[in-house]
Amino acid sequence: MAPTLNGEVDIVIPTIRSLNFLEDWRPFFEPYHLIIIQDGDPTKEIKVPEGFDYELYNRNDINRILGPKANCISFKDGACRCFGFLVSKKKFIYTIDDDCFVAKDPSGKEIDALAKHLENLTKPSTPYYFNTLYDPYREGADFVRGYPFSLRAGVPTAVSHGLWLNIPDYDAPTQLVKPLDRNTRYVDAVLTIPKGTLYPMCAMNLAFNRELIGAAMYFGIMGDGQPLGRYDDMWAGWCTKVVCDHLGYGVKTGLPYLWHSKASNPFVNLKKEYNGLFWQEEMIPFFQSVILPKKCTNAEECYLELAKQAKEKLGPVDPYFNNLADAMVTWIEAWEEFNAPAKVKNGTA
Ligand SMILES: O=c1ccn([C@@H]2O[C@H](COP(=O)(O)OP(=O)(O)O[C@H]3OC[C@H](O)[C@H](O)[C@H]3O)[C@@H](O)[C@H]2O)c(=O)[nH]1
Ligand SMILES: [Mn+2]
Repeated sequence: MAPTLNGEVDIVIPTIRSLNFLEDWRPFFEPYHLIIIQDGDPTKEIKVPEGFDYELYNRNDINRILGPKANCISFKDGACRCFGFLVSKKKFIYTIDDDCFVAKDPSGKEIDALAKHLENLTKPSTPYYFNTLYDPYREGADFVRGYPFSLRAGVPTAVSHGLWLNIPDYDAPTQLVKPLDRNTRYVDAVLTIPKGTLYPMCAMNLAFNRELIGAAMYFGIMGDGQPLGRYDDMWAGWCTKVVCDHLGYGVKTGLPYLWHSKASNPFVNLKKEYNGLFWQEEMIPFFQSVILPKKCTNAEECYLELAKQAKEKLGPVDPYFNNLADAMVTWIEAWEEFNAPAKVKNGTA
């Protein structure tokens, strides 16, 4: 299928392993630009398969480019991927893990996950009233009887959350008790997550409209030197959903699927996510209670307000949240540095 929107998309890949998985995606990814974030030892050489158009950043690059602000980008955690969101100039971002491969649909056809995400992002969402026939904008479907016409235009879609066949995205305790679980169920549906409902966003197969919600898609300070890991995407998912609800944007989940091949070590994962397993019982009620003021009219303003409230409400849970809230502010400072409209000087931009 001819690539669409390929001038408006960056594919962001965090890697601490290898990029050989790109061979599997070549038919779908080759027309697009890749932003590769090399985590871990910057002296290690990561080979990018021939023929891909890419930029690659290691930790030395991040430190050089951001200076003191680099402390808001995680080290030794997939959360480092958000540096790619920061430096991109494109409208759409697709982020994928290096152990994810092309899946097949029930008919045996290879799934072009990126194309489906772009379709999700360029069609409206319906967060205010649930359509029981799922995605009403899909070929062969529509709004069902009783669906108000005043709501059928829908709202702009900011996030498209894809799923995974084979290794499911379980937390460590679940992975430990159910090591043989494999997701074999292909559900042929895309759902808008209703306004006011949070969800556990996984970054393995995720796309978003960077112009609408990029400033809130920050993956926090996780991994090396931090008391938390593997909650990078969860934090970003809760923040972006609250911001989307406030700004009137939609979040979709479901198709497309990809094939997740590698189960990370559950014991290592348990160490990383241990605090998150009980802090989430505080974090989620916090996000459920967040009210953003009307004066917040874009993702940056919403995000700074969220940082303020997170410090007030979650700081007492653990000092980590004070540091996280500060890092959220640093992220916005970096975001504005990279994304502020060109300063107009004596009449010229
Ligand atoms: O220190 C690290 C560890 C990993 N990466 C890169 O991040 C991607 C995810 O790594 P992995 O496949 O080992 O994680 P999973 O246990 O499968 O699940 C995660 O998937 C991503 C989510 O954001 C969340 O962290 C988990 O659900 C992969 O590309 C690694 O190379 C890294 O850069 N640094
Ligand atoms: Mn994985």
